[in-house]
Amino acid sequence: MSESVVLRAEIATEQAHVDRVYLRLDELRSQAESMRDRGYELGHGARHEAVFEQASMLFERDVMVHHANQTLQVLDAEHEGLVFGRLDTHERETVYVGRLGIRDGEFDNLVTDWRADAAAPFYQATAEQPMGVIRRRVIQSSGRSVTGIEDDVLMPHDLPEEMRVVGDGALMAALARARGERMRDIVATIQREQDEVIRAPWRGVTEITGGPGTGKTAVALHRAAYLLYRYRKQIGGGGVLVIGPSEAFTTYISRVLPSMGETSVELRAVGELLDGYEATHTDPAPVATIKGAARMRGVLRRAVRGTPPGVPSELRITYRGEVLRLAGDQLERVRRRVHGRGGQPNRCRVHAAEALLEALADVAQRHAESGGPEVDRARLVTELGERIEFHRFLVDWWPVLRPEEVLSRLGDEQRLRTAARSQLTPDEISILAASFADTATGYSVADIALLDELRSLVGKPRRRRVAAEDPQQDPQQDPQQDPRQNPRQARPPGAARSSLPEHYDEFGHVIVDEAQDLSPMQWRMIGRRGRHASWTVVGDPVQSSWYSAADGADADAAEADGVLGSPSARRRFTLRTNYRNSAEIFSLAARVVSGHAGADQLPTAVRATGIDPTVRTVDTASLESEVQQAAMDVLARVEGTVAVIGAMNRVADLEKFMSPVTDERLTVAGSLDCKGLEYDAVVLVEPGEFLAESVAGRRGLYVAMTRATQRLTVLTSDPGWRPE
Ligand SMILES: Nc1ncnc2c1ncn2[C@@H]1O[C@H](COP(=O)(O)OP(=O)(O)OP(=O)(O)O)[C@@H](O)[C@H]1O
Repeated sequence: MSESVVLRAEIATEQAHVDRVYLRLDELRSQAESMRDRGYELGHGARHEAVFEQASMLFERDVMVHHANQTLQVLDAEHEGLVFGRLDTHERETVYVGRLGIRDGEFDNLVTDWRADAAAPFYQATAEQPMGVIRRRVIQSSGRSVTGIEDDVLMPHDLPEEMRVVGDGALMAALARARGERMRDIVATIQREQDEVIRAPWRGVTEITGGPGTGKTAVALHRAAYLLYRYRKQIGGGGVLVIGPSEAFTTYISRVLPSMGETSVELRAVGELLDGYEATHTDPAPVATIKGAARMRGVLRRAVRGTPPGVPSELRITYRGEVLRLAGDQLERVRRRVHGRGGQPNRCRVHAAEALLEALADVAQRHAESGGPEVDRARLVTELGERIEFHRFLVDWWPVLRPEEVLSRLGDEQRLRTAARSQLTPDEISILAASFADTATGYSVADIALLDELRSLVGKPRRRRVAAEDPQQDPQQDPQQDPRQNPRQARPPGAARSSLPEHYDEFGHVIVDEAQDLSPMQWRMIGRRGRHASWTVVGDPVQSSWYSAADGADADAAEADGVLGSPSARRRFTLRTNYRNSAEIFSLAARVVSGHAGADQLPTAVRATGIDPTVRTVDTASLESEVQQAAMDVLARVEGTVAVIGAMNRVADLEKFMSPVTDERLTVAGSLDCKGLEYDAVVLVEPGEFLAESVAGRRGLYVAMTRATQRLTVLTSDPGWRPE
């Protein structure tokens, strides 16, 4: 029989099984729909029953409807490639593997869920350790139609004569496929070393390192789906939070989990972790470095304790004919005393009131000692404490602190200097003050971590009390979430988002991607989201644009350790195969960081295409037309996506250059924006500017080059960047 006849016959066999599965899926869906309808009918019927029966019928309705809806949600998920694998075992058994577990009417397995133990050999069996699997088959589909088959034979000597083998490797076929706007799941081709990480126990901290394209992100997302399948109860109601470097990245990965039927995972960019505030840009490297440093913690703590601008500088109150007065310096002493007791200022207005009243009692006492009327301290405190004028003063003198106000006040260099003490150099103070004073550009990604730190430092006002005390305060509105008070805010609180747990600390499992780029202040923010969580932390120090972490600064590592606990207690995995880049592209990229990375930190690219990267020296004057030309050229050569990437301060130029090209597959990105993403072709503009961009510029260049799956074109006016 010819190869194509065998292939057609095998496809027909698999199609017959896939048809059975979809038929059963449709049956299960209509069963769930009629269960939901019966639930609603029960609810209607309950109206005519006595109260007790009514309650129990309504309860039964809720259970039925809830259960039916849950089932429907799973069955209705995107089921492209519902059945994607088949194992033929030594015991002559056939196991189909898919995105869902489905049984027929007799409770026999039609498909085994990929996360079940019975499916593990699909990922773990090798020729050395076949785990009883003779043939592993990957079934490719489009909608409900089987389109292709790729087989691996693991026990060739046991292959029965009638068992056919077709294809030359599902993995290579998957890797060579054109890339689209969104990442795809890899359930059908997860490799053994990846499977081990996906199925690692849920407790504690799991660290995944590995070079570009080793599947760290893919593995982390499949791990989320696996953990929710195996340990949903243990993970608890808080669920799973996935944190990525940018909104472009979270959008890029957003399809992976839903395509595995998992819709409950919260995906957030690191600049989107604080509801009510949204980052609109990234700071230049020197500014981001200062804002992210652990030293900022002390600076912010002192900023919160500083005297807010515009507070009254004197308290005068008449008590039994005597004028009691607290002057500015006395008031400041009282303020320091209240802060000295610790606690969040927005929760300590009561302490501030007590301390003020005690100070007034001291004044009255001194009057008495110099011939004034005798005082009963307790009575004075009670009586003054009930006076409306005292409360008005208190509200003005101890105002509710809003994170954004405290931060923008640091735009005043003098105030920042006071808060910084010796923790920032004069240069750093000028750089930071200028950045905080610039309210026109909105918040940067680094600002969000500072705002979150401030949020936890100032505390949430006690609502009812505040409403009574503070006439300006809208009792329905959390001041930290009030858009009217937050001129830089880009999105109304919570809009177009599922909500994070209210106290931000209830997630059961937190997955952090591109962790090598997190600053100490960002680690603190992230730590507050997973106080009781287990963790999966994904990163590659060689791709770090946060220079301190990769350069081994101990003070900075301490913040990550504070969140994750001792490094020795973490479960570590290293992935070593680069599935993204062609071997030719990775070979050039690896040379960029050679001497800056350990040999064991660079992965091996498995796919050779025979297409070397193009490196072209161009004139600065003709850069615009060269970039356009190069982009048009690769757009014509690849089926999928193309990115034109430059240093961050080159992006505006590149956007202008590319504005005449309207192809939807084209993106312009900066060195920091392309983290974690991938494109079929990359046009990399002026690599020398990456190197000049920051101390981590070389690593930024390595990241940009390793975004390309098939073609890389480098345009440079200065060949000095080129590695040996
Ligand atoms: N087992 C696999 N089967 C098919 N494709 C895979 C497999 N593993 C990884 N890939 C593909 O390789 C590409 C790179 O994966 P991913 O983005 O997860 O790598 P990464 O290690 O996070 O990369 P980086 O550190 O550069 O961001 C993706 O397109 C992914 O789908």
